[in-house]
Amino acid sequence: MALTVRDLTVHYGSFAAVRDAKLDIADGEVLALLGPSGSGKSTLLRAITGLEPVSSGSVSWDGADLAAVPVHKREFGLVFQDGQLFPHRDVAANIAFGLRMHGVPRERHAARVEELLKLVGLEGYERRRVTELSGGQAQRVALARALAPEPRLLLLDEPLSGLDAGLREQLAIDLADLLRRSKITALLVTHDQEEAFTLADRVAVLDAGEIRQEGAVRSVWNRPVDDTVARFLGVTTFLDGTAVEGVVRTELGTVELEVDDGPVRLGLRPHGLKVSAEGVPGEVTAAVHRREHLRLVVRCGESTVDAIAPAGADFRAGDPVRLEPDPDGIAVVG
Ligand SMILES: Nc1ncnc2c1ncn2[C@@H]1O[C@H](COP(=O)(O)OP(=O)(O)OP(=O)(O)O)[C@@H](O)[C@H]1O
Repeated sequence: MALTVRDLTVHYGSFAAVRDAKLDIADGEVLALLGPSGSGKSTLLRAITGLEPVSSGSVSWDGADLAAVPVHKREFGLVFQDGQLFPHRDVAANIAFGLRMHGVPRERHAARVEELLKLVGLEGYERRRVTELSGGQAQRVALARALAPEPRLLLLDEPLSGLDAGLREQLAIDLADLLRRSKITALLVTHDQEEAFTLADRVAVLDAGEIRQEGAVRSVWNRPVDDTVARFLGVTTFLDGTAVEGVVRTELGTVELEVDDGPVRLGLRPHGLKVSAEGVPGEVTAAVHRREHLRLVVRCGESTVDAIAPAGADFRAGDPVRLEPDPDGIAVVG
């Protein structure tokens, strides 16, 4: 295991911002720390870098305890939300800064800077002033600077959250590609599920200072351990049902899922219920147009549920509607 975190607790005064955290990151793996605002993600990342003193527990690399190793000797690269570039230096000087700090001879700087700019898609930007870069370009430079000394672990704290939505999506895809190509071991902090799922192999979900669940991206997405984690992962409706030979019966219809026979708790994301002529009847209470579909709130008997209809559909409050479960939007909780 490359990075191992055990029983890590961090206090601010008497308040435990992180409690008994346990994490493992294998060589070449990307782990996302996912959690709501204030859940302790940045604190845990800072404790791993050595920037935040720990109250108890350990951080090790390849089995060697890092407690006595200062921040700049951990060979970790850091990228923060706002990049924190040096404004009075050009792009090349910003990237070369990391090389100087690690004693790379000056004559090798230009070639390495060129190689890194190519890697982050900014060829030819060497002499550009960093104050003349867009937000996305500045984050690419920050990434190149962090990668310059070939860190053994790259730590990214909300690297895309300062960018607007479209750019953010594109940069997430580019970054995922870059991380895979360079086979770097990385820890990413984000509160954005999409970003975690685009970038990471595994996720750890943090809530109120505790890691609630950790595992492969898909398994956490499909099998959240409890309602809190499920809600954080986009589940809006919970539905209890009974499974018999892979078919789950609920009051909103039946759905095929790979589960053991017996009682089962389903967590439905909005697209877990869709409009269908054969479905369970209900009444639309609200309809909101989204880019790819029409989002509905529907009263079905005693429950109010979220559902979706195709983008071209025309539903208004008061309209009758029929809904059917869609396994793609359904998680098994617990
Ligand atoms: N320097 C500090 N002194 C006291 N309390 C702090 C300090 N830094 C963070 N906290 C508190 O510790 C908790 C965890 O904060 P942290 O920044 O780690 O959360 P986060 O999950 O990264 O949140 P966000 O997504 O909003 O950045 C919060 O309740 C926060 O108010």
